[in-house]
Amino acid sequence: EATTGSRRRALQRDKGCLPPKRFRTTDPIFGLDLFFRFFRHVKEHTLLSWFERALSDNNTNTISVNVSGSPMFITIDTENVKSVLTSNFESWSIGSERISFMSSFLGTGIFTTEGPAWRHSRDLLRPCFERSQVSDVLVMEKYVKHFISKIPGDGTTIDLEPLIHRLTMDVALEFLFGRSTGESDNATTDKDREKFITAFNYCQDPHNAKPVEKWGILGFWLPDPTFKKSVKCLQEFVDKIIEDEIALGDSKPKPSKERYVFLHEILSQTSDRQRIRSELLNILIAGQETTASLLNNIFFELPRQPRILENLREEIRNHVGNEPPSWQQLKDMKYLRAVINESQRLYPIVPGISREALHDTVLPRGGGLDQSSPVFVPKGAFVQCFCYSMHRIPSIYGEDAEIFNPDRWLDNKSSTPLRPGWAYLPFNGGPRICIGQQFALTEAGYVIVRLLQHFEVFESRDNEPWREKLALTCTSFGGSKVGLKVHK
Ligand code: HEM
Repeated sequence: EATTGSRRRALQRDKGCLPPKRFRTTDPIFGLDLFFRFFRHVKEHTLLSWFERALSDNNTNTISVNVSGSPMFITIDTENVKSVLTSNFESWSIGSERISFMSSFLGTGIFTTEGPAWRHSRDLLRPCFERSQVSDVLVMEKYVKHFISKIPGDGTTIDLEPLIHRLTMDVALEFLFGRSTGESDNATTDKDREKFITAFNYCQDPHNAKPVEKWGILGFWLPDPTFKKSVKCLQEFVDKIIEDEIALGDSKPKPSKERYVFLHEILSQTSDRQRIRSELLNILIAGQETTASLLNNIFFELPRQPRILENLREEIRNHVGNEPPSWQQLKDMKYLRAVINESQRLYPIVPGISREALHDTVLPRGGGLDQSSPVFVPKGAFVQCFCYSMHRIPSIYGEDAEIFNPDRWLDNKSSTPLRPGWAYLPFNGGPRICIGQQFALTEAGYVIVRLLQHFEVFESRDNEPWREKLALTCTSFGGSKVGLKVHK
């Protein structure tokens, strides 16, 4: 019977594995110094650029880091990323840490399961995102109008971020649960929705949890009553929606067009309340938090870029004038799409996709001095596919990769079109690719167009550079502080 050690050596020999470059730590065994540096960068909102430097300073696309005695790999090599996320998908888990952390407030749903349970959740959700559903953009108009009505039109400085959260929450509630907010929704009040957003913000960011704020690193191991209260608030919010839906039963007016509503579908499939609650929480978070983070980044950047803003306005004038855009018109607006792409390139909402090896396996590249040999990955080790750096590779995006320039996405005859393939991964790739991608892009486009149609002046009121606010998603730490005017 071969020992683990001998089996590992045989695997490495057979595949020709060599070690990648190592991130140097002063404590060679546990890498404790790394832990403290990590914590400092979290606090300073500079974690992403620190990781990026770890790769660039070592002139490598794959690096191994010693985390409490076991190796973790950070890679921006597209062959490795493709292998982890698709061709060798079965060898990787979304990770025990992610499962236990996210389950602690979202329960068991599409984000926290694998294998048959995950497939089942995905199958149940898929019909929500068919073209006929996603193309129904007018569903959004009422909520976008409300969003715009809350913005002062006289140039007063405002941070759009909280309003954006409310907007994406309302849209997600209507789209996924068929809950038209306002007079016809008895289940959740404005206040409930605000409380839900606050509670979720607390849960998703353990680095800012009260005990950590007070006690530093030690706080991770202390009880946190605010966390418990916040989880209860999230659960009560969806429970109210479920109870209301059940109570309404058949007496509820049917929507004019037959739509696939996730809430109705899951209620017809199971009576397991725990499961319904968790699936709803998972998809509600997926549906509102991500698009809010994207819009926050775009509204941070756009007003700093007068030329880009003017190009976008021109495209809007040419395609839709002052009318609400249709789904097809949004698709035809290439510059709008380029702006969204460029925001997701420089400020990816999910800057790293982390996976844990289910058994001993290999990454196809990154080992040895020339980085061309496979890399051995022991069972339980983590790999971080680091989109933030991948999206800045000069050989793919050009020497101006650090600059916000939507033109790079436009096919024009004089230059080679940008086709980054696996080096551009805002929505992940492979079997767990984001299921809400089209919906998110449509919603973001619709909101941008409606905002620019309404306000003639759009100015930044913030001199700070973009800094990360990193939790489940990543967005501008400073929000989007702007001044808008209806007329010039
Ligand atoms: C700009 C907006 C969005 C971005 C950047 C984004 C990005 C992503 C990424 C990177 C993943 C993969 C995460 C991983 O496996 O580690 C993912 C998964 C997912 N996304 Fe999105 N997403 C966005 C919007 C949405 C929306 C609006 C919805 C639903 C309404 C949604 C639903 C989901 C779901 C259900 C999954 C899990 C898929 C699975 O594991 O099978 N996303 N998203």
